[in-house]
Amino acid sequence: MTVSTAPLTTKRGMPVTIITGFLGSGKTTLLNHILSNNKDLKVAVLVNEFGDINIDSQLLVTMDEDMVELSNGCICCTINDDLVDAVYRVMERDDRVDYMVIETTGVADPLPIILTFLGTELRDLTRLDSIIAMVDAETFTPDHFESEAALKQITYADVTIINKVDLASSDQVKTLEEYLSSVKAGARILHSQQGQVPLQLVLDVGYNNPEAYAALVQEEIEQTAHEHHHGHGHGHHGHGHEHHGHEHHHHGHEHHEHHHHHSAHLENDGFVSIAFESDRPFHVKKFEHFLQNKLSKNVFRAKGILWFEESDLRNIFQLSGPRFSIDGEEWSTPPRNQLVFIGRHLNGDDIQQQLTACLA
Ligand SMILES: Nc1nc2c(ncn2[C@@H]2O[C@H](COP(=O)(O)OP(=O)(O)OP(=O)(O)O)[C@@H](O)[C@H]2O)c(=O)[nH]1
Repeated sequence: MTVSTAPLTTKRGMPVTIITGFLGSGKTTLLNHILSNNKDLKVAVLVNEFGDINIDSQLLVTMDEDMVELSNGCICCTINDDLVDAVYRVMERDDRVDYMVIETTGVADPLPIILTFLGTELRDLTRLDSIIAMVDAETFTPDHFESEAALKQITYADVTIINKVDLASSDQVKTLEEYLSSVKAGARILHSQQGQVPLQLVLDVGYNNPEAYAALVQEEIEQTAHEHHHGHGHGHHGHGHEHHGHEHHHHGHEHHEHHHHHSAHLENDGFVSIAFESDRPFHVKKFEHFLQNKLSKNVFRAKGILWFEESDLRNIFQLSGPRFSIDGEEWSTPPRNQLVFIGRHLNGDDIQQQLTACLA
């Protein structure tokens, strides 16, 4: 591929950090910590989210919206195309960018993402610095939520951060640490609360060892060559991808034609994401009642921006495992409701109906 634009040339070899970790483990929190403390480093972030609405990008502290790129692929499979495009968009910018941080979805297998960096044209443009896995000290157990993705995340991590240490006993943390070391010999483990780790321990550390993926990368290169040969390759200018329409249900088992390296059965590990949006406010009492009495126990994770008839505030809603919080701040956009619910065996119609019934 010929690359002629100046920014691409100057950004060649851009360091990239990938943040993985299960649903609600604290990836966005860590990203916000990075963005608040990056000092002179100009960091571009790339957010890949599981669901039809981008909540995460709206919860980032960065004032510089230009620095946020989104890729909404169906995680492990189609992410490859979207990811390459999004990286190109960052590289082609006129602004200075020193570093790229990618937040993956909580149900993503990091391997296809890693291989996209090591085994496609991105290999010549970027330098994969490290893969960070966030682990929730309170909820993570060795059955890793019966999620293969959760196991892969800790297996491929160059650095594992045991986050939310405030919610776990020191014994629990110790047991978790032993477990992590048993999965991955020589694992580098950090502890944190609210993702607060010294940035020099996680950025530009050079931990990723491409040699470890050599055989897989070779396969990826052969696959990519094969795709190019058959005309499915992607250049980086103005080619449209088919994005999913704005469906409310995002079924976890949708199957895509893909050649990339990942275990097909993994998909989303059975997790589905249900989105809800409305230009009408909720009735606060009705919403509370819904949360306490109606919400399916199968919802593992929920997040969103809430608009209550009774409040002038933009309420940030977070539910992760057993706990939830609602925190008010000022609106900077016209108010509206945006929510996602993630779990296994969720009935989207039920959730939609229950939420519609909460509208004022
Ligand atoms: N008590 C406590 N809560 C935390 C800590 N770190 C993050 N949280 C909370 O955990 C919830 C989930 O954090 P996020 O950073 O959104 O998690 P995530 O990994 O990006 O979640 P997904 O969007 O599901 O991928 C939020 O309510 C955070 O405020 C911590 O150290 N202690």
